[in-house]
Amino acid sequence: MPEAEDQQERQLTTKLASMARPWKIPPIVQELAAGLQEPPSRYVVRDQDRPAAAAAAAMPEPIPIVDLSRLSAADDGGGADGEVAKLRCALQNWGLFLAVGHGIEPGFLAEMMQVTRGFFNLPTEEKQKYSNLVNGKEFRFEGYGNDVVLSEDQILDWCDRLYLIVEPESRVVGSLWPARPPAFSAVLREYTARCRRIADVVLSSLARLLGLREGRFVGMMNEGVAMTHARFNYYPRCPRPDLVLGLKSHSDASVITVVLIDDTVGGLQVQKPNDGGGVWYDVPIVPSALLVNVGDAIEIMSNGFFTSPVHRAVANAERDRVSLAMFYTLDPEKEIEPLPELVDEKRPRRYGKTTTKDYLAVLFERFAGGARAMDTVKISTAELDSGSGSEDG
Ligand SMILES: O=C(O)CCC(=O)C(=O)O
Ligand SMILES: [Fe+2]
Repeated sequence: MPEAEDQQERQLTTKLASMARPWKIPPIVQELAAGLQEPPSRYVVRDQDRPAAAAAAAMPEPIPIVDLSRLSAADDGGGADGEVAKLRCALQNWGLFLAVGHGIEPGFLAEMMQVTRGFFNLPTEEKQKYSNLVNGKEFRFEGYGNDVVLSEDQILDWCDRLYLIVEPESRVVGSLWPARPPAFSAVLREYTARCRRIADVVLSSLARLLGLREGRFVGMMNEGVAMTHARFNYYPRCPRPDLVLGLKSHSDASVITVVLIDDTVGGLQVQKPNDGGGVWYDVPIVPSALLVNVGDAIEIMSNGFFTSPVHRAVANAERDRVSLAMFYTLDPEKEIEPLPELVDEKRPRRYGKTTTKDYLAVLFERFAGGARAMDTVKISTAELDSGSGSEDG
C-alpha cells in the first residue's frame, strides 16, 4: 500500500477505534460533579488507595520552609549555611520543600491563581476551544481535558487539567493558550519568567549539594529545547472525597517542579522517600510559599542522591481546589543517566539510560495504570550485587 494511503488507513482505524470506545473519552469532571450525590464507579479507587487508608496521624518532622533569598546569599559567599543545611535535610527527608523568599510578591501569586480559577470557571464550550482531544477524539498532551485513558477499567482522577508548554518560546502553541480571562496569557508569561529565576536558584543549589559545578544543571536546562510544561489542575468539590483521588499517586518526570498550591484548601499529600510504609502526609498550606520538589530526572542524574517524592492530591467535600505545576524538563532527545562525576566503585550506577521523550511516554502509560515509571530505569539491588548494574541499562 502506498505510504499516504497507508497513513490515511491508519488514521481512519484510530478514529473508528476511538468511536467504538467511548470509555476513552471521559466527561469533564467539573460538569459531572455538578449535582451529583455519589461519584460514578470509574472514579472509585481501591480500598487500599482511599484517602483514609494509611493516613498519617502526625508528621515525623515538618516539611522545611527554605528561604531562597538566603540560598542566593550563600551563593554569593554571604553565609547562610543554615539554609543550605535545611535544603539538604528537606530533600533527604521529603524530596521537597516549601520555598519562601522567592521574589514573587503575594499579589502576583494571587493574580496567577485568579486567572487560573477564571479559566476553569468559564462555560465548558469556551474551555473546549482548547480541548486536548483532536477532532474530539484523539488525545494529545497539550490542552484542556482529562489525562489519557488507556483501558476501560482505568480508575479516573477527580480532576480536569490544562496542560501547556510555556518554554521555550519556539515550542509554545499560542492557539492553545486561553483567550479568556483576558489577562491569562500575559500573567502566565510573567509567571513563567519569574519562576524560571526560582528554578535557576534551586538548580544551582542542588548542583552544589552534590559537589558539582554550580552551573551544571542550569547549563543542561539551556541546551537544545529544554522545555517547561505548565499543568493547571482543577479539582471540583466531591460529594464523597473518601472514595476518590484528585490525582493518583505519582512522582514527576521533571528535573524539578515548582508548584503554586491553593492557599485556601489543602489536598496535596506526600510519602516519605525510602519510608517503605506507604504512609501519606498532608503538605501544609504556607501562604505565599511555593512548593518545590525534585523529579525523576534528577533522581537518575544524581545516581539516587535525591529521591523523587511520590505524591497525590485528595478531593474535598466543601471546596474546589486549583494548583499550577511547572515542570522543568531537559531537551526531549537528550539522554538522562547518572552523571559520570557521581558514579564510582563505592557508588555504582543505580539507573539505566533514558531520554525525556521516552521516559514521558512510559510515565503516561504507567500513570494511567497507577504504576511508577521509575521502576523501568532503576537497577535492582540484585543486579547491583551481581555487578551487571554498572553497565548501561
Ligand atoms: O495539586 C497538587 O497540589 C499537585 C499537582 C501535581 O502533583 C502535579 O500536577 O503533578
Ligand atoms: Fe506531581
